[in-house]
Amino acid sequence: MRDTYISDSILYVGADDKTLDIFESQYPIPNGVSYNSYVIMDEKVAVMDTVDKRATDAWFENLAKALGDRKPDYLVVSHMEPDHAANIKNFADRYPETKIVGNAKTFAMMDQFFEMDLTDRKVVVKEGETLNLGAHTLQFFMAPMVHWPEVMVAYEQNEKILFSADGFGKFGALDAEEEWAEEAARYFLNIVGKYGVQVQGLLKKASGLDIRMICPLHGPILKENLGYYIDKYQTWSTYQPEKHGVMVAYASIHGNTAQAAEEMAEMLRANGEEVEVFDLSRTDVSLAVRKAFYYDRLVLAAATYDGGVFPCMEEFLLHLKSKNFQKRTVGLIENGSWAPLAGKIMRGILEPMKDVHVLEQVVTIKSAVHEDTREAMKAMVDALK
Ligand SMILES: Cc1cc2nc3c(=O)[nH]c(=O)nc-3n(C[C@H](O)[C@H](O)[C@H](O)COP(=O)(O)O)c2cc1C
Repeated sequence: MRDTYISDSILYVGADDKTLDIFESQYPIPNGVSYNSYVIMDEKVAVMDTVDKRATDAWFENLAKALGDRKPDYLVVSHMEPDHAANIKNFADRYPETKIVGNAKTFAMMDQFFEMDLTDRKVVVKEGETLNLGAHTLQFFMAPMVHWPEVMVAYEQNEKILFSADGFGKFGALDAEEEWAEEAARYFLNIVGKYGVQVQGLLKKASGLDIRMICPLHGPILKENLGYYIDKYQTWSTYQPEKHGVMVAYASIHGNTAQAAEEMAEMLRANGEEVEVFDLSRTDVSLAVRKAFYYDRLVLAAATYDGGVFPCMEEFLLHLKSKNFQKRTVGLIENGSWAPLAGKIMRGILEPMKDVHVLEQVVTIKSAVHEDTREAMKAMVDALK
């Protein structure tokens, strides 16, 4: 449901994008994405971030409507990622009186993206500093490497609103009828997930503020139950599982490894486990990553391929590695018709990960599932308990 009302003096001017297929050239977004931007109307007028170049016209139109006969005094730049910063130069050209607010790192990066002369137009802010707009005052908190080096969030002291940059963002246009947590998790774990420690630092700063509303740069404005969202961020940024259960993920060429994975899932279910099975050839890797973080245990089943592991499994594991995957138990099933190697290769990628416990026993299939395979899988079900 689209609900963009914030208050009479803080207005939403962002735009939905429902035609982009993959966000950041990587993540499918079946329900689109929103590029959020806000205007604070006071004695001084502040615009909070621009939008992606795909939404330039809609944004300028929304902005003009919100401003009426006023002109913006400030553009606050939370970070320089192009899905929010693409229009800084367009904005600066259109409103030549406006000052641009950022930190020292923001401006260093701005020079890399744009050729423009901001002499006398820069307002450089530091940790904890404020910008008074009249009744409203913005206070800035640095959030380095959440997930770019120059990221900062802004807390509006009067209405107690946190402008959280990409924090608390979600895939999906604003009218997408879907649960917040799933698409917010897929967004967070894939885009920000590597930087759990830095997110923890930001959450610590936020815990000292009385926050009534969160205005992120993607997805819905969060107005109620803020503890729920903050708890989710606490869980995700500390890499804690959300569910006692098993993700079974397989990479199979001709179906025998898939059969083993399905039988393994049935055995686990018969043992009272909650299980979800994913065919990695047909599951987007960003969803697979999200699910791997959701459960506390994984069973990975893969065919050997050209002396290696079937590519979709390797891709999945390398994604997990780059997202700082940790604190899970993993059982391995390998398949190969002459020299099964998939288990060794999967173990080699998984074992260096922090607190990832790979079961010593490996279920080895030589082409097709037989009784001995089932016996070995039964033993693995016990070991996974
Ligand atoms: C292109 C290709 C390359 C393969 N490379 C290997 C290999 O290096 N070592 C091996 O033991 N088996 C190899 N295999 C055989 C498969 O791993 C084996 O048949 C396995 O049972 C396939 O499981 P699946 O039915 O789940 O696809 C290869 C199969 C194909 C099609």
